[in-house]
Amino acid sequence: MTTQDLPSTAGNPESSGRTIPPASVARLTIYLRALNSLLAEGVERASSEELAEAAGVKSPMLRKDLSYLGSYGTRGVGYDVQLLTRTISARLGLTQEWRVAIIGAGNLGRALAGYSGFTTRGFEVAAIFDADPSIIGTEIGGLKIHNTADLETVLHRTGANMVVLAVPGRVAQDLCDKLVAAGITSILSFAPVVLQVPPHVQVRKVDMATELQILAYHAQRAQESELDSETRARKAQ
Ligand SMILES: NC(=O)c1ccc[n+]([C@@H]2O[C@H](COP(=O)([O-])OP(=O)(O)OC[C@H]3O[C@@H](n4cnc5c(N)ncnc54)[C@H](O)[C@@H]3O)[C@@H](O)[C@H]2O)c1
Repeated sequence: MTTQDLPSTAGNPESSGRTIPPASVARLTIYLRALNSLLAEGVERASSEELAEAAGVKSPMLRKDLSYLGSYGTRGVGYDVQLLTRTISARLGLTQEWRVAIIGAGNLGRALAGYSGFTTRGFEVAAIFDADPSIIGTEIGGLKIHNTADLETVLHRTGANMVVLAVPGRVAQDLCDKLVAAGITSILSFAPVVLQVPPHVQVRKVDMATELQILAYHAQRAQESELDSETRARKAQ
């Protein structure tokens, strides 16, 4: 193997406590997915090049990202796939139990409640809420839909410590305030609004429309440069 892995800082408590930049945290989740695939294939060791390729990044970037964890690779030998999987999982907080409450049992909330990928990655859907009397008390995937009027009580009873907001934008801030008051500090919001929260609360916003707009920009740039090169080719004839 031609791997050039990390400088040896293994077990260094300082490096394990370093704050990891958000972009690197996002990539660690991708490495974890790649590592899980390697584990499933029975691969025990992987070079940084192999791992970078599986994750779709360049190997210097992968090595830099992994350096925030300390060192788990050995020059010429590569990474112990199992150890690196455990280390990334631990650093991402995935070795503790996360219990997710979904608020909004509409199209999106129902789809998320039935998504098996949550459980396999350590996130258990613990409760579902809605405000519509016609669906409160009915079940999705074995979970009863609770009334948001009982939000705080049910959150505490079910031990939910993370919330997915799948409600219309107009009610999202009010619900968010109630969640903060109930002690929730991690919120994933699909609502198309900017949520105001105190500094100790983390909000991640998922916005597919924005992602599509970014894709549209890149697609348009690609079309423009194709047109440019066609024009240049015609002029050169
Ligand atoms: N970010 C994305 O990529 C993305 C994609 C799809 C939808 N969305 C957004 O997600 C949200 C849900 O979309 P949907 O298609 O599931 O809508 P939907 O209308 O099917 O479902 C919304 C649900 O929220 C419930 N609700 C309304 N007020 C409530 C309150 N105060 N407390 C609890 N529940 C309440 C409604 O009764 C309904 O069941 C919307 O804000 C939508 O814009 C985002």
